[in-house]
Amino acid sequence: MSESLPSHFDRPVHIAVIGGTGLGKLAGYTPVAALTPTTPWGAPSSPVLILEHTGVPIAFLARHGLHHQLAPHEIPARANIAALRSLGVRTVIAFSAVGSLREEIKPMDFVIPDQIIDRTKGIRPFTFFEGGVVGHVGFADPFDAGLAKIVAQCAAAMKGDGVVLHQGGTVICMEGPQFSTRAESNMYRSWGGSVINMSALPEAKLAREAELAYQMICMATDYDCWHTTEDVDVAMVMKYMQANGENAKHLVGAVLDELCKLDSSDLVLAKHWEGSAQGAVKFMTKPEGRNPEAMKRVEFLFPGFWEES
Ligand SMILES: CSC[C@H]1O[C@H](OP(=O)(O)O)[C@H](O)[C@@H]1O
Ligand SMILES: Nc1ncnc2[nH]cnc12
Repeated sequence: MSESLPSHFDRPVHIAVIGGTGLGKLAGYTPVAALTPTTPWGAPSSPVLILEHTGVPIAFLARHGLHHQLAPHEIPARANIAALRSLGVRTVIAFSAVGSLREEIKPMDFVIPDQIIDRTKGIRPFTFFEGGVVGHVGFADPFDAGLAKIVAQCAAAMKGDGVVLHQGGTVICMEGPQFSTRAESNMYRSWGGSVINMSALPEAKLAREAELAYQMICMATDYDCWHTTEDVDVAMVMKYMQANGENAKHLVGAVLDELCKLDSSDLVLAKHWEGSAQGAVKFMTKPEGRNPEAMKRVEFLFPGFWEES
């Protein structure tokens, strides 16, 4: 279907959804373009589908590729975030299937995390700022509180449809692709982890470097392997994603309804993040230490970046 769509779109797109396991598509929207942007970090995981909703364009990207062919460590997260930013995106709603590390977070419950613990192993490219341009962005609060509030309101309105939401919580982002050992799962619980996945990072870090408002919506699909019930496997994850996929899509849809109404607001345009990464980069590396290639890559994210320095 995407082959028959135009490969260009000439209006800026402010809102994007990154779909995860079991959320490879968003039904109920009008697809108006399928873009294949290129970036200094390569091509994104999938074509970027532009969907229209009440006249507002939304970008959709399948994190693991159109056919779920990319393992968590193979996801071109820099290309994904850079491609979205280059289209005008400033707000990203990211969906993730997660294991629950808490009794009260039951399979099919939703969680809006507000913290992350990084258990990736440093094998994934994780920054835009390297190779001759250094930058250190703040990451104390990895998600966006304003977006989290909107998700919470939408989920509360869907209580009657069986949507259970846990507001706040810590995502453990592990390397994978193998699931955790029981010792690791118990350790993450002792650290205060709420849920576990393999994809919050480096996505969230890169979104911050790109000055995007980023919020992950998690849906629990299992109790990992710490619980007395069955240990997680892929069949279990897919079973729960299928069982509650409609609610997941409705929740994301409700959030998009709200965000579309706010398409030109400071929240959706992420005005509160504007300048934060640029400030973190501009003064770190002295002009004589800057690599022109690295400078060009930063320029892709922030056109005009070097003009007045
Ligand atoms: C299929 S289970 C492990 C897989 O599921 C989650 O994917 P996503 O976050 O993209 O929904 C998890 O992070 C792993 O990549
Ligand atoms: N138990 C688990 N561990 C890591 N990622 C997951 N995604 C879904 N369930 C998971």
